[in-house]
Amino acid sequence: MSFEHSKKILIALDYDDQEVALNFVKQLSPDTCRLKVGKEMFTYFGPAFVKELIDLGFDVFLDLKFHDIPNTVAKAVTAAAKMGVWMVNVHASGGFEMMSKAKSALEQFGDKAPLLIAVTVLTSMDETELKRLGVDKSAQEQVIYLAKLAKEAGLDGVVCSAQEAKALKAELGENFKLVTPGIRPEGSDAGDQKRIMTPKQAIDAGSDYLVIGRPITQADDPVKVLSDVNRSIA
Ligand SMILES: O=C(O)c1cc(=O)[nH]c(=O)n1[C@@H]1O[C@H](COP(=O)(O)O)[C@@H](O)[C@H]1O
Repeated sequence: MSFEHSKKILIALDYDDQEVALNFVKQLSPDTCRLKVGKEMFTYFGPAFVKELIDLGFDVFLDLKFHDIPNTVAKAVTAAAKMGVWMVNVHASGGFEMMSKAKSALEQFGDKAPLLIAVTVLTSMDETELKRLGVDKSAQEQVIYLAKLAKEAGLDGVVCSAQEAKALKAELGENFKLVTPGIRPEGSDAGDQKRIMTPKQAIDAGSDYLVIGRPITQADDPVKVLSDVNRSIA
């Protein structure tokens, strides 16, 4: 299995117990995956937990989906960069000015700046939910619309569903990174995710990174599921 391929999996560490999370992480190698810390673990355990993962040698995606006034978000991504994370995200719906200010704030970190990624339409949303928010476009149209805005603002890529990956690569080019949650290996439970794909389908569609949480973390043998997923995309 190639090194590059195996680093495409970003495991969503959505645990409410730090010891359980660390026991799981200690069974993994930083050569086979990266780790994502989101709102639940960061709210419980904060920057100290993130630093512990970095000290264990893992690249960390800090998934706090910042959405606020431009000044506040620029300062928040600066704090993330100082923590040493590999990737951080904001909501594209926070607007062009918010995204471009956040990008500019990271310039001071040079090649140590984290990748800055914009969330487009959450993978838990479908068109019924978009209509409720007053959005009349299809999910794919809305994702492309927000992704173009993110690219214009200088961001490195977007979070989207793998279902939109092919159209986004065609529209925005190979270098614009696509981070896709809503990944469900064959036979696993969709849960609250609506726009889903299997790992292999997602890679074939053009996803650069696959975010996978519960199908791995809640499996009887998480390490085996991770290695099966890595094998399926190698
Ligand atoms: O930004 C994200 O990571 C994210 C965006 C999105 O549109 N959908 C989405 O599920 N996520 C995150 O990806 C992870 C998916 O976890 P599972 O559904 O358990 O695989 C969760 O931690 C979500 O917070």
